[in-house]
Amino acid sequence: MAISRERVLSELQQVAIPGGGNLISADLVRALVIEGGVVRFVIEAADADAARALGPVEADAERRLKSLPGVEQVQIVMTAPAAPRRAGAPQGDVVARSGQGGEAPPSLKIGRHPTPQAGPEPVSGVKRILAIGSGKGGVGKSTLTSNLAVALARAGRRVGLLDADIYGPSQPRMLGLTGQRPSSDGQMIEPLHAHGVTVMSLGLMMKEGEAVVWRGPMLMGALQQMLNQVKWGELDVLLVDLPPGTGDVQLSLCQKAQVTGAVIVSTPQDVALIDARRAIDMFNKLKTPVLGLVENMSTYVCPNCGHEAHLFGHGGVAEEARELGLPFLGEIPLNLEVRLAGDEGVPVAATDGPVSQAFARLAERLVGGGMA
Ligand SMILES: Nc1ncnc2c1ncn2[C@@H]1O[C@H](COP(=O)(O)OP(=O)(O)OP(=O)(O)O)[C@@H](O)[C@H]1O
Repeated sequence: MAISRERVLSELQQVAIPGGGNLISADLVRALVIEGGVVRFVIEAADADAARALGPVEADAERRLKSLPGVEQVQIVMTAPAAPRRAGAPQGDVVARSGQGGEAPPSLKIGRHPTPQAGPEPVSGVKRILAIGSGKGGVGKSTLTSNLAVALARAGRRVGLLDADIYGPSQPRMLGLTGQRPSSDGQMIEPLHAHGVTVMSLGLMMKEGEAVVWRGPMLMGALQQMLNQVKWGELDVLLVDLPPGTGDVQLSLCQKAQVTGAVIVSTPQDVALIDARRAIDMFNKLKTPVLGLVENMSTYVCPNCGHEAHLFGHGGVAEEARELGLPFLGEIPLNLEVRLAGDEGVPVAATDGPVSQAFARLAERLVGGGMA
């Protein structure tokens, strides 16, 4: 017989946490889902240190739940918000700090409790959803997403890009959409279009410079709205630019949408690779197939003398992919043009040149493999 939610919650009440109390009394459990014999939930720690201290607690919770009759599998994901929580933020609500000037965002209220649904659902009109993730911040995941989207559009695919990097939505800037607002009739959002790509970003629903502090359920609701209340139209592929790391957005996306698979971006440094491994592990736990790895900031070619240097090492991601038995999808060089183009709002993939070709090859690889 399937285990009840009450039984799971009462067992979690027995799991003591450092400093006193238990997982439930300290309100650390989010997104508890029980499907047959599988129990899944998130432990939301206050910050990275707290998450580390909760390691043994996670193990204790897993051990206890696994010993209960009717429980076959326990999947726990530990998350710590990338942005600090603001003191006094109301529970379960979105807190937006005002930016400077700018037009008011569209009327649709973004960020609300999710509506219940049985499991991951397709997004109407969208054939494939690719999650673009990274273990570590700053490895160029957003840059890769915008350029890949443009390269896929240039290859004739119908492409959408959802910027779900709520802690630092950068797609509006990278795609030259800063200051533009999607319109909404209060029910549905009309997305924007740039370089042949249909674009929606939480950044476009907020004033520039606003910072948001979200909690798990609100985040899930906002993501659900972005997937289902945006007029995406008919798309061959929707790329989702995730925040770095392993947190609520990743979990919400995989629980709410039928994600075709995840592409993991890493630089070749060991430290980035260790984090990339964590991200892969999380997608495995969430049963989202990892389609492959991409190495960003690979080779540096000096624009003056043509000398090749490997500032962050080279080939580490391909090697890692081999070790993990995952496809290596390609490498993107470290090139000043990539950054300048991103800052100017015209992704380098929209131009012609060797770096643009690197993105075109990556796009070709995905299309050829039936992934886009
Ligand atoms: N291949 C590249 N060559 C040169 N600069 C790059 C390259 N890839 C990314 N960058 C630059 O590195 C910086 C970080 O990139 P980006 O914002 O895409 O990273 P991210 O992984 O999405 O970061 P975040 O953790 O903030 O989401 C940006 O200034 C970007 O222009």
